[in-house]
Amino acid sequence: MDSCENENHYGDCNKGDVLKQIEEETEEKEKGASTPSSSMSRSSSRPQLDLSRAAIQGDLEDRNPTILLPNQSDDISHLALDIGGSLIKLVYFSRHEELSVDDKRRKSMKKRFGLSNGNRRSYPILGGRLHFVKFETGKLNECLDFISSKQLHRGGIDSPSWRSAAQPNHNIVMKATGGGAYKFADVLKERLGVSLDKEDEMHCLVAGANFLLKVGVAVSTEQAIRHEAFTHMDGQKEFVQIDQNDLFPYLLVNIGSGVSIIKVDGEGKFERVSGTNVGGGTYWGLGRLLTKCKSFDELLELSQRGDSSNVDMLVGDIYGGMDYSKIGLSASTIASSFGKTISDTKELSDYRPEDLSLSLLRMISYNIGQISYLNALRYGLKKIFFGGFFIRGHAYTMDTISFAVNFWSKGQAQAMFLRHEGFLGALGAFMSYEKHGLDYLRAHQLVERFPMGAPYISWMEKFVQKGTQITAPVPTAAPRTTGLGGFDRPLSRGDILRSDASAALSIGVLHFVPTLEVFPLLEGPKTYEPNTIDLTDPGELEYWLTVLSEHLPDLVDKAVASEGGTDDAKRRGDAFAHAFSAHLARLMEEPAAYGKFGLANLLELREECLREFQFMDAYITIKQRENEASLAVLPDLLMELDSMNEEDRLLALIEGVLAANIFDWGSRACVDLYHKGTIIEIYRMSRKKMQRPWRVDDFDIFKKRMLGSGDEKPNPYKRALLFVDNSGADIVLGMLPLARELLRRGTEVVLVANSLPALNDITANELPEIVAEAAKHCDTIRRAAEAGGLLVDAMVSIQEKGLKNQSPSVSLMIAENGCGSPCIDLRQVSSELAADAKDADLVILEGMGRAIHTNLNARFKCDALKLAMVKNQRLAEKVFNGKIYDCICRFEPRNEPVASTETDSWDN
Ligand SMILES: Nc1ncnc2c1ncn2[C@@H]1O[C@H](COP(=O)(O)OP(=O)(O)O)[C@@H](O)[C@H]1O
Ligand SMILES: CC(C)(COP(=O)(O)O)[C@@H](O)C(=O)NCCC(=O)O
Ligand SMILES: [Mn+2]
Repeated sequence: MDSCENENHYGDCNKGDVLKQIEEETEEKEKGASTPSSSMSRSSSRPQLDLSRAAIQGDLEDRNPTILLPNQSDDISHLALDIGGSLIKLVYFSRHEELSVDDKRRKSMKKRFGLSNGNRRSYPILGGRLHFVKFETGKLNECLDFISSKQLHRGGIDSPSWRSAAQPNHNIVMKATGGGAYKFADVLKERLGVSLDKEDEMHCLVAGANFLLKVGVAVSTEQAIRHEAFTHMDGQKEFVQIDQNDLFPYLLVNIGSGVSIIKVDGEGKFERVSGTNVGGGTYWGLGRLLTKCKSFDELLELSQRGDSSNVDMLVGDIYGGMDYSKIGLSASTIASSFGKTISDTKELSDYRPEDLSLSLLRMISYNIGQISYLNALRYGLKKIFFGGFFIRGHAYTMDTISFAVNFWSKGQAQAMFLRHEGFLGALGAFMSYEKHGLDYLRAHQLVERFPMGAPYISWMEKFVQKGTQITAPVPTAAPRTTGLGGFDRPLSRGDILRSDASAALSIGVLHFVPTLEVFPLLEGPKTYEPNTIDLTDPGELEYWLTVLSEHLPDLVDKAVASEGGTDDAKRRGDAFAHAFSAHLARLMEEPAAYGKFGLANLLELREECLREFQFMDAYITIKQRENEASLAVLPDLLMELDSMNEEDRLLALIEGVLAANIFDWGSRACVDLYHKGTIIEIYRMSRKKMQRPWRVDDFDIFKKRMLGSGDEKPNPYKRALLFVDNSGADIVLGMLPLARELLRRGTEVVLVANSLPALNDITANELPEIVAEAAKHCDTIRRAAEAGGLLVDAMVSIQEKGLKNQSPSVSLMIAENGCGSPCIDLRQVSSELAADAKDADLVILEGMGRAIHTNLNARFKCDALKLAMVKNQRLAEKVFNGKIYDCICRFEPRNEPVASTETDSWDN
């Protein structure tokens, strides 16, 4: 990895690199201004550093040279604060300073193979990430250390801020809300040199809630980002779909130190209609005095082992054990919170801290629930959203509030909670930066990721951990429900309080990727569901979590080996294993922990987790080895294919794709196979076993569309998008020969590959080398690659040789798909792919991840061919009523019903 891409690039890069990068940034920026396709991400209203006339100042040998940006105004900040009575909440934006994948591809190609991606468009990724971090207000200094260590007040060292620490901080203005924005303004000025631009707290709360609810809405109806709002009753969390046209009015109840109750009628339209001074501060403060607890979490944890009937006076205590049924109160209803403590024979020390904590929690939660209900009633509102850190994702608290709302409203009003509960104000303050550019972003350009806070990466990450209080996020106990928060039901105690660590994990980092688009050929993106398997089925979830967990040791081996097996790599490997296991355990314990989560998300989470621990390409060695071995036999395969008639050849090609899809290092069964022979032996074996009819076998329909029947010769496809899968035989002996056939028939071909590595999948920047190698043995591929601008050197030599008169070839091109996962969510693809899709009339999806786990049910506006080998027994059974190594060839002509001919019995 280029050291400039490290967070700590001030220390790691020499100034030559820094300047070069600045030049590139500036160059990109200038280019961007004239490229219409990137106008979105280059919107002039987005905050951008003005790098023009950037110059290194001072000694050129200096490790951390000061860089002057004469044209940069001083008011860029990507941090907003909400300083409350108890907690400081930070929302900050970090820009990716890394080059776009496309740039990397161009560079690595130029460098390694003397190739160029020709005149392909460049889509610089100008996105970034939105981080959510909190500190205790009493530890303001820690928060200030964090801010200055990450240079957040100056735009952040993650983002391309090149101002040196030596530069004075005058004129830096930062958005802040909450009482602390007033109280601590001087401290911030003194310590960080920043002035606070104070934003109204209620306004911020509402802006934050509206933003989240709108993103959440877009998500549930059309996009893939996890849901925001959910209900919590009887221990069950359920994400709610909110109709964007039916969001307002709603009641927002923010339970911080105190409680604000706001009626929200629209964007910026709201009224604080009520509040109560009995809130989170009351619970924490009184609780601390009563129990001697040292932390909020400790207090909450105590409550779980409490029995409040030792403290509370129940209806039964007053009525001699009887219900007061006439007014609907059972004997176990709390008549008076803390009512039993009036006893003059008992001292505080005679009560169990557990009981006191629970009694206090119930008292406050019920009270807030009730006041909220009354306000909802007063204004005729049905929806009540609860925010604020008092809730702290705690199941029992939410159940109790929900019970109260439900009880008093007789089921008419609904209590809903927000995943970003305590960050509403800070988010709202962040939104109030006039030029944050987020208003241009659409929901499909947001991707939420759940990093663990990789502990070994840099000293800065440790600060992140401090901020989110992540220690060892490994859940300890098996799932249990929280019991009922009812007025009149006995408590079932003992639910697990998740460590703040794992609770913090519920809020991921929001990645803003302006280059993501909805795949234009997708039919009905609003109803599109990428995942085939429903992981909300507990059996499925458990199965797939177990599969991933069992695969882990092997993956760690590969990952460590890919980094040379050094001590550092081993350490990171261990850390990765811990982190990923913790993710799995967390999901096992609470399936909805990360919002709506499908198998595709799970597989992507694994790749993201690897990247978080700096394993950029765990299967690199395997991929290279398999590419070489396959390229060596490619000429023979092409010769064999060329000796066939066109019908046999088409069948052999499809068979070849299916057979070669066996090279999948993500499948346990396949990995076991690889120990039994060489790549070529396994490939031969796999081909030999190919017997039609396949499990899903639409080959004849596809053949008819390709070759016609009788005298009828169909028009060739204009452009085919081939979503390719694995490296090695899969791409070289499977998909490339198929691409060649299409090219021969006059169809333009775009090979669509991953932007980032995932398992042994081929990536877009690895493809040019493979195409170039194949071109050496095949004229069709060579000429098409030249036409597609993939082989610049070759083009020069042709011109030199005077071969210009040859008939023009259709193009072979490469596009990155915008993702780094073995699956693909077609709502979020690269703009490069979206642009290439415009003229395409055939989509070929290959592999289990892209054609089965995801997109098996996807419908397209053009013809689609889905090809895969099913390399998992359970999946084969469940989805296809078949068995492992069955093959799927599903052809779906555009706008026609699915025409699959599934065979009844495989064995005959
Ligand atoms: N780690 C924590 N430390 C202190 N209070 C916490 C913590 N986690 C949750 N809380 C609860 O959250 C409340 C603060 O919520 P918050 O929304 O941040 O409000 P404020 O803006 O008033 O600080 C506290 O009063 C307490 O009840
Ligand atoms: C991750 C995969 C989807 C990749 O398959 P591919 O797309 O390469 O065909 C697949 O390997 C998989 O589902 N593996 C887990 C199942 C198993 O080990 O049986
Ligand atoms: Mn794959």
